[in-house]
Amino acid sequence: MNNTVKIVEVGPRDGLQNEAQPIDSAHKIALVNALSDAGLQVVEAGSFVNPKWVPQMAGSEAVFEGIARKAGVSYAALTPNLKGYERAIAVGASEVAIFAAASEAFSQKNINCSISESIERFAPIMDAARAAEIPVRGYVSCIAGCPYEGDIQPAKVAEVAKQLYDAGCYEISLGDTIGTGTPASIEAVITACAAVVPIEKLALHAHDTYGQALANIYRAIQLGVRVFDSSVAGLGGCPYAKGASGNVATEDLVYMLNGLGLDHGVDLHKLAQAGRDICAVLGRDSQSKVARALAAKCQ
Ligand SMILES: CC(C)(COP(=O)([O-])OP(=O)([O-])OC[C@H]1O[C@@H](n2cnc3c(N)ncnc32)[C@H](O)[C@@H]1OP(=O)([O-])[O-])[C@@H](O)C(=O)NCCC(=O)NCCSC(=O)C[C@@](C)(O)CC(=O)[O-]
Repeated sequence: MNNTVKIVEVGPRDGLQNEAQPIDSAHKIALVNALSDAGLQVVEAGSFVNPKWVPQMAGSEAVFEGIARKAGVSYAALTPNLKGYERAIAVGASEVAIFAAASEAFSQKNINCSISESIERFAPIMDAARAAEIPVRGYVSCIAGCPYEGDIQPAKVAEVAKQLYDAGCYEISLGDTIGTGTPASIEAVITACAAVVPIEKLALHAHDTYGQALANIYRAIQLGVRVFDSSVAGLGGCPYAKGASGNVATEDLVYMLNGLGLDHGVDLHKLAQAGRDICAVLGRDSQSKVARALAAKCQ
């Protein structure tokens, strides 16, 4: 059994993209730095989408230019098209992520095109990234339900996951965008995807809207998945999925992995401090139960 888990910290992107209030780049930079200091090896630091669609990510250039880069840490960026890719590479993104969906309606709302058009739109990114040796990660949204279409078949998720993998993505992150998945439905999705993409190339991106994220991750671990996306303090949501809450909190994920004896390289106390700091900036409570329990112990 592989005892090492890779955590992809998405708080500075997936977490902050949905905040109503403006957030200074300095606070975003401090967050990314605190997360890498806590031992996170992959930090999704921003997104190079149309700023009219997601204003909160408009300052991603300044974030990438301002961070103190740590050796061995990959600073990732979300890129919907070649323009976004070029913006990301110009400021030194270590890797990029393209994002498709298993739902036609969500694809239209999120990136203004059909699923098949999105795969075509990603081709120039894949070509440019291949030439520049930039790793590309692929997301599939709505793996366990869509806010517009409802149920999504695992076979549809697997079809899109395979298209992204065949296009050259080194890892496919399966996004339970609205958090409706349960261990049984997530198992069905992972089983379908693992039939067409090697399981070690699959990641789970679990939103915790229905309180199922840790249970779903635990089931995924049992099935052999070793890559999980999470967001410090459980920040976030998705601007195109009304009511979606944040990802599983990184603090809660780390605590569970500690209990399972799985290696991840993250210092829980430094991580919890990073979460407290960004929550103070945002003027909100942490969504992490572990962070709240640790804070209560210190009072
Ligand atoms: C994909 C587009 C760009 C298509 O948007 P569009 O309007 O169809 O694009 P377009 O190519 O027709 O261009 C329209 C204008 O946008 C500009 N433009 C075009 N591209 C860029 C760019 N990269 N950077 C800056 N500007 C850009 C372009 O230059 C032009 O400017 P104008 O001529 O009007 O002045 C748009 O729909 C978009 O930006 N969508 C992003 C939505 C988004 O960020 N959603 C949240 C992230 S996904 C997510 O959270 C889910 C995930 C990944 O976490 C997993 C999960 O939980 O499921």
